[in-house]
Amino acid sequence: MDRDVDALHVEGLSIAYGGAAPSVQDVSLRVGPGEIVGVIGESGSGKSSIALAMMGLLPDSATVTASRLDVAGTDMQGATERDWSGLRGARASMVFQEPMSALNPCMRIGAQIAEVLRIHGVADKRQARARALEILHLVRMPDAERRLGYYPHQLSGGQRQRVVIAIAVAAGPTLLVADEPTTALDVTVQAQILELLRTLRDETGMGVLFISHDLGVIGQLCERVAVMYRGRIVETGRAERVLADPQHPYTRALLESIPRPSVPVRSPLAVIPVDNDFAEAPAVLEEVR
Ligand SMILES: Nc1ncnc2c1ncn2[C@@H]1O[C@H](COP(=O)(O)OP(=O)(O)OP(=O)(O)O)[C@@H](O)[C@H]1O
Repeated sequence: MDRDVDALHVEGLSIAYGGAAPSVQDVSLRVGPGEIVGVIGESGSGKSSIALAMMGLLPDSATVTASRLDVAGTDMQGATERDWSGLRGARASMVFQEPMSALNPCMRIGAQIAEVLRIHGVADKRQARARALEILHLVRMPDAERRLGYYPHQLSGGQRQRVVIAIAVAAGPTLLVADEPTTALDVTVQAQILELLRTLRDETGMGVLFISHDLGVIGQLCERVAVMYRGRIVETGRAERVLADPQHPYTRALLESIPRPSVPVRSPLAVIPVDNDFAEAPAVLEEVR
């Protein structure tokens, strides 16, 4: 991984599908090395389109224009599918919302991680199992050695997302794009996965572009945030500042739409250790309440 280059630097990004009006317009975003930047906005505001464009995964019907498109330190303007596939999974990788659909249901998870390691030349066949185990430890998989032999359906939702994250970080990417990675998980597990992403960022120095519709989640994880509304960034700044003192009416409306608890609640991140196993979840929840 290259820690000196920006994980992401795009300027003037616009995306239009099939000749329709642009779904994303004039978006500029920078993710420095080791930085976690959030993109927030309601459904249809263009967040996933940006995430997919950063991976070269938009359909052929999409037209992408930008005055700058540097992904993991590489200029991807005019990149071919071959260029993108050389980047994906190696220097830039992505985690989606639904872990089950990202995994092969018929393959043990150790073999899935080992396959990625071999494809990206990180480990040969002989080393792959040991390295897969190291990566499962890196993502704080409880009882990792045993779980190497599990199929995805034998894991909980949070454990599956840990495997997906393991596969995404296996080759040491400069950029990780996470598109609603915790939305499908319950709140306790969600906090554990957020903490894991932060720990991995600290340990590896990768930059993270974190997409969410949930301002609470963005506030817990991100250093900076860009607020999207109808395809445009309407506000951007340090997450603390944007949450405490929103300038744009849409950001204010987003903040007001967060349900306020009737009793003070401490951030779950403050009380849930990252390697917390699921047996402890009810006790931890009690503490959060
Ligand atoms: N493959 C596609 N073909 C045509 N239009 C698309 C396609 N993908 C997205 N769009 C349109 O682009 C706009 C932005 O969609 P996008 O999925 O990027 O938003 P989003 O903020 O990620 O929403 P969500 O949170 O619901 O995923 C929407 O109007 C959507 O209909």
